[in-house]
Amino acid sequence: MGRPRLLVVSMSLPVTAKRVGEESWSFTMSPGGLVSALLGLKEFETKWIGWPGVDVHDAVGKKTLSVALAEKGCIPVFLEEVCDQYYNGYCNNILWPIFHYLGTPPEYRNDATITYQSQYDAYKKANQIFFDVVKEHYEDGDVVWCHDYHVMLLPQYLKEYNSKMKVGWFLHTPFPSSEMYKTLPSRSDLLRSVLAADLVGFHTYDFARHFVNACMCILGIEATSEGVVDQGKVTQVAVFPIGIEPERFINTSALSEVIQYMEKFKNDFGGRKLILGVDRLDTIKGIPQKYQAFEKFLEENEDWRGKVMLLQIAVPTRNGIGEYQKIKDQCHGLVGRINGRFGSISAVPIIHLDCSIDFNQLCALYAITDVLLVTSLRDGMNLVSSEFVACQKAEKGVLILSEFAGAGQSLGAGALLVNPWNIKEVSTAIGEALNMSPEEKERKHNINFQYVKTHSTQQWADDFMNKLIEITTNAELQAGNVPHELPEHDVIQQYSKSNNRLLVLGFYGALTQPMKNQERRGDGLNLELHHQLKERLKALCSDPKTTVVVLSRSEKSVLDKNFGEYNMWLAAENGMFLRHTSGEWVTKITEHMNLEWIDGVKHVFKYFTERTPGSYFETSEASLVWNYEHADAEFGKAQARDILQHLWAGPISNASVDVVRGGQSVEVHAVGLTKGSAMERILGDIVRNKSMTTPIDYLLCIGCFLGKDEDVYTFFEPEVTKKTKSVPSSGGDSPKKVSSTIIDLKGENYFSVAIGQTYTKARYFLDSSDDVVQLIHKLCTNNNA
Ligand SMILES: O=P(O)(O)OC[C@H]1O[C@H](O[C@H]2O[C@H](CO)[C@@H](O)[C@H](O)[C@H]2O)[C@H](O)[C@@H](O)[C@@H]1O
Ligand SMILES: O=c1ccn([C@@H]2O[C@H](COP(=O)(O)OP(=O)(O)O)[C@@H](O)[C@H]2O)c(=O)[nH]1
Repeated sequence: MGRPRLLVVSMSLPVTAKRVGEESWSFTMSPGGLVSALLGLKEFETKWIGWPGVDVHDAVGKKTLSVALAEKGCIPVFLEEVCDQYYNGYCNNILWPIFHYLGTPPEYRNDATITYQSQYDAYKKANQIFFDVVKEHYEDGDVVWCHDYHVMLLPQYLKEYNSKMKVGWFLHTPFPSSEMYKTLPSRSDLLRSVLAADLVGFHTYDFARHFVNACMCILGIEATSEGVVDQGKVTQVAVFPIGIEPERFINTSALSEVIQYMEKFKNDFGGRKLILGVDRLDTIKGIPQKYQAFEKFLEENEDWRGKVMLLQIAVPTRNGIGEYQKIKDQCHGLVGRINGRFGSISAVPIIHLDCSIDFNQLCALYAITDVLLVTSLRDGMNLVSSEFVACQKAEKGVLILSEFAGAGQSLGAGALLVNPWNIKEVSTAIGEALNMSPEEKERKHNINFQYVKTHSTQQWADDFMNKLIEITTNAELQAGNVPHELPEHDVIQQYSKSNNRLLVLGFYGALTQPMKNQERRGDGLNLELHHQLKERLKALCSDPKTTVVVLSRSEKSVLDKNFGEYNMWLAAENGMFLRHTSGEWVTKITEHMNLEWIDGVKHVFKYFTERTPGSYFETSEASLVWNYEHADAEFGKAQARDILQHLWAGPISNASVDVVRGGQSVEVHAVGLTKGSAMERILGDIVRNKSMTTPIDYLLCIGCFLGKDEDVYTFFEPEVTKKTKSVPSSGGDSPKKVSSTIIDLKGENYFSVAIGQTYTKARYFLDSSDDVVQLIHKLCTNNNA
């Protein structure tokens, strides 16, 4: 199968257009890492959809520009009157500062003419315009890859239009901690829209974790190992650290023109050591902090004065925003002061250039640089550091890298990591870098060079695209598996025909009073058997051909109370304890299962229960659950978030546990405590105890289970059971092979049923426990008829 066509959608096109005549246009490359990165996408047939960097109001202009861009594989999005409020306003003055931990700029608090709402409206409108363009160019099978915070509403618009579209969203900036993100007024809309995508990607695990946390805290939805589940829809969240196109830099820095530049620059700099900075002149790049650190270094290292210089390429960006004007003035002021203090007639210590530079010159500078100084206060990745590493020549330079850049995680091992806010620390790092031995420089460089060479943009794009295609293909397969209405007739007929039936029943939601009628007991869920079930269950369990197991998260006493009188198996705490109602409880907790974390977790749950009216927690021997379904929803969510933070920081930081964030609950349990894994543990006991001589030839599994527990449905899938099943022997941990004849399911005699869920691994669904009651009734009566 060929690769799908790729529609890349980003705010800016890789080229910025300039009108040079009624019908003619010139183009320059747009600045910034996103453009550099995506230019490396060579393996895909790609169309790039974005803003051409210029407002065009006339039809002739739009047409001629579209034609000129088409030759470059680009499709323009004309934003016209919304552009300023959208790009300068909402994107770069609200989202950008919040995503980079700068918070909302003060003008939103002080100036009544700047309104958040009008800028958000422009953001919505602009996303709608992007959507219209994608819609116009989309062909079946295309992958739509949305980039960055400018198009957070686009995934939802696309999926609402065509749910089959393969949609990915990647964020090039940091995603902040939920504490910062939640200050954003439109926080929920944006999250929900992004979750419409099939795959959401970030540069680092921190950003991905923050995003998942924000979804849990703000939307109150469940996180699983795969990603985030919202109303049954799974959005995968994954980490894809971006790279550069190393060959482009390596090859360019070997060009004779570049070598000439290198000689020229060295000559110009008069033998002084070169510290280089290459950044857009952005508030987040920490350029003033860089200057202050360099000033401190010169202050404290008299010997180095006149022997070292700092060249800062400050690429102009976002000139329409006040904060960017201010930072420019601030930098100019600092440079003036420092040059005044430490300059001489022949040389100044800092050269600050408000311009972008030609690519060959950039590579030449990277190649002769002694120290690259990156002091970003926050940065999604920072490609400049990788580019520097790729261009380094004979005398290896040293990378000083902010720990707040995503690159810190990838290149930290070969860099001097610094906190850019700590001027003294950066100044010391400058000294360390300048005095570093050639061997140490070489060692550090080799580590980073190896990384940069093997983690290319192409690799990054391949990884993202492969994952997206895998997810969407699986989703298509899964789509054929959406649960059907239970074929009651078949369920009953197969039941009558069979000789050795196993019924695995959940308790909560499946055998309890229907949830809508449930009365609050104050201290927890009303785990009370459905009133109409009692007689029917008795009849069901008394049939010698039928084995009934209630497999529940509930503790032993709850199952004893509700089911003690029936002839059945009880598997409490998700199979940690098992008993036939005629016998004693047997523990399935193995000796090596460490449960020392329980008390600490209980302590945290108790604390929050006392402070969250309406919440409660349940403790059992290998799991605890804190539930806030009867508490104030917003407050409950906030408390759940705090609980998680406390737990991770303390009682479970080193424990072998799974944490499950349910819709309105937080559950902590020993690793592997799912209903599917429980079946592994208990099936052998049940089979042996009953001395079954004929294989189980009918299986009905009904539950209202958490996502993680749905593995019990797949456990019994006939495809699986065709093979020999491994069932633990009664006494120990070592699996004993049990003949495949123990379970003989062919497909028509296996029914997995989810209650009230249409996104499930079960084959069928029923609406409520009332339906379960009816079904059990029919099974008994038809069987006896
Ligand atoms: O187009 P501008 O508004 O001038 O901004 C330029 C780009 O800046 C941001 O780049 C980010 O992407 C880089 C590559 O992933 C990453 O290394 C860097 O840390 C980020 O800041 C922004 O996210 C892009 O949308 C802009 O185009
Ligand atoms: O005059 C210049 C100097 C540099 N760059 C490029 O701008 C990008 C900056 O990317 P980075 O990830 O470091 O930060 P961003 O600007 O995207 O926040 C790098 O690829 C640089 O090569 C540029 O476009 N023009």
